[in-house]
Amino acid sequence: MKIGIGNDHAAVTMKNEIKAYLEELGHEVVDFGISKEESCDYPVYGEAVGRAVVSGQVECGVLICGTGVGISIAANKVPGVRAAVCSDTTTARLVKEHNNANIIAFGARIVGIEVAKDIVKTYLDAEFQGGRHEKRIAMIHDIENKR
Ligand SMILES: O=C(CO)[C@H](O)[C@H](O)COP(=O)(O)O
Repeated sequence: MKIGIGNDHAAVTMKNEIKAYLEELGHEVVDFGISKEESCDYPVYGEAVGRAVVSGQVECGVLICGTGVGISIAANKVPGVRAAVCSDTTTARLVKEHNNANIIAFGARIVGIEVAKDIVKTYLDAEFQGGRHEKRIAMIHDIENKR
């Protein structure tokens, strides 16, 4: 798959490790994040990956900041994005199966690298279940159209 990755200064090391892991798994990774640990603003990177996913430049996204929360909130402001923060593999599986999340996020200050790798792998391996979940996702995107 072609995967977009983004991060702020809190997640440079984890981004590099996750990027290498994804490449080991055979994925192509487009890096929209920062490579230096100097302070920066996570909304920039959340938006960049969100737009890349929605435009089809990449098939899905991985976002990492200190908690995973701010960068996913930013991405979720891009219409069409469904970014989900995960700290465990059960959530990582369910956000694909039920929510068809197109971006997975986590916190470099919250989870360790092995858990982060498991989260990403679980998310990528899971499949959207469709069915009753289709309508609910359509309802979420209807909210965007009410703006
Ligand atoms: O987790 C984050 C957003 O949700 C950021 O990584 C965090 O807020 C950055 O904090 P600081 O500027 O103190 O390093």
